[in-house]
Amino acid sequence: MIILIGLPGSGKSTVGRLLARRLQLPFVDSDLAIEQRLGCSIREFFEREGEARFRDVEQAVLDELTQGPACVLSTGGGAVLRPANRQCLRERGQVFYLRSAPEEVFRRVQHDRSRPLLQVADPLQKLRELHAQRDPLYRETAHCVVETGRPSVASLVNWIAAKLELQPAPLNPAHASDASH
Ligand SMILES: Nc1ncnc2c1ncn2[C@@H]1O[C@H](COP(=O)(O)OP(=O)(O)O)[C@@H](O)[C@H]1O
Ligand SMILES: O=C(O)C1=C[C@@H](OP(=O)(O)O)[C@@H](O)[C@H](O)C1
Repeated sequence: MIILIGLPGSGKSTVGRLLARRLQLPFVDSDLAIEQRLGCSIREFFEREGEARFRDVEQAVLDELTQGPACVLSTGGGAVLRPANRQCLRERGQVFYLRSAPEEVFRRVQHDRSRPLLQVADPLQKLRELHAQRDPLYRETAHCVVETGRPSVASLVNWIAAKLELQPAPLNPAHASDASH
């Protein structure tokens, strides 16, 4: 199981879809699986039921998906918030953290209205806060940190595929290694 984590807009679904095609594995987007379970959009559910209820559903879905058939799994940006999720992702998959500066992510998602946490007066400030809070959690969960600043999506896919070819077994479980391009 290949698992991608990172801030909203870090490229988890875009890179994940192409990586899955390259590796001839199914692609699974946990946000879509959650929406299927909810029967409505994540944004609607957030507004109606609040974040804590969303996190309960997210935890249950991640627990199931990570025990399912091998795939490339793209997670939601907040998947690392709960310790139980961090443990389950790290133990059950090879986890890549797509690291992006908040400013880059902001450029990519500023017109996207589907991300509930970013529908605030100052989304860039919100992304900076999310990055400060979550970067240590992403690093703790990941086996490998991938810098996504300059490279194209295609070169990120090539790079991850090459890394997996070199280390097909679980990547060094003790320490996340940094990769810079
Ligand atoms: N490395 C990259 N370079 C440039 N644009 C990117 C890159 N990765 C993702 N994008 C763009 O950023 C936007 C958000 O990517 P997405 O895959 O939806 O992120 P996530 O799944 O992590 O929320 C998309 O429009 C995507 O095409
Ligand atoms: O960062 C977050 O807490 C969230 C990110 C979203 O996923 P993306 O990272 O795919 O936007 C989605 O799971 C939900 O809106 C919460």
